[in-house]
Amino acid sequence: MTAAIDARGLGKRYQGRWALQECTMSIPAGHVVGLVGPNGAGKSTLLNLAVGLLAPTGGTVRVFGGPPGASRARIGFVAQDAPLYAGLSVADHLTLGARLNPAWDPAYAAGRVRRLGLDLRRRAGRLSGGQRAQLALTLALAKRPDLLVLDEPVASLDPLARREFLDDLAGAVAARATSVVLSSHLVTDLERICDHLIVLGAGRVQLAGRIADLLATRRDGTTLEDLVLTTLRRVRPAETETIA
Ligand SMILES: Nc1ncnc2c1ncn2[C@@H]1O[C@H](COP(=O)(O)OP(=O)(O)OP(=O)(O)O)[C@@H](O)[C@H]1O
Repeated sequence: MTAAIDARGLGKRYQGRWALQECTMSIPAGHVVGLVGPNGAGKSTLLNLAVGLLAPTGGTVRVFGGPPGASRARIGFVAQDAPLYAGLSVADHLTLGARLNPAWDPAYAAGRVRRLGLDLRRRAGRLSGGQRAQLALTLALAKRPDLLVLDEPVASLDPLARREFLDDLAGAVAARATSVVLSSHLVTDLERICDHLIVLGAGRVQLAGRIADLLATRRDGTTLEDLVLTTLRRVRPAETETIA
């Protein structure tokens, strides 16, 4: 089966400094992949490369077998800062979503906004951080993409909203076999929804694979959090310093 994202020796350098190096990994279609790593590990860089918003300095990345730009209509991306048009209302964003996305699901978008209690007339610039994130996530989900790429989607959500969002995501995966890559520092959230894990540290892939397989190689009782922490502690101090 064609991978949702396939990276070979992928790297990105900013002003002479590598943010991501030698990243080789394959994200199988129809799975939910958690991306974890300390601040500055290269998670956003990897996600932006995967959706074609950044050009690699080295290596290649392919999405559903082609260049990321060719799959733009099939990708729902929510960047870390949940970018919206500050001067446009919630309703305007839904209208725009419907115009721009061929597979847009208007009933889902309207229903989710209603469920969240977002005022359709309110401008995005007047929403709280969590509400903005919810609107951006609604737009990405209503696009009915084949691949969802979410950069720290739950960071600004309250605990109940976080749980409901993860349930929505699980629903989308179950209903349409959507592939999902989401970065988060909240490993317990990832544990609820992800079946694959990628740990980035110091700009390199430190661990990647199916969570069940990764845990099977550890002693009984090892949690995903144990696995992540053990992996990150092994990242050489010299490399950790370069990301400080
Ligand atoms: N536009 C940029 N110009 C220069 N350096 C950058 C740029 N964007 C990111 N970097 C650097 O690249 C490295 C990786 O950054 P990135 O944002 O990918 O990390 P991250 O894992 O997403 O971090 P966080 O968890 O804090 O969001 C960091 O050292 C960062 O300072």
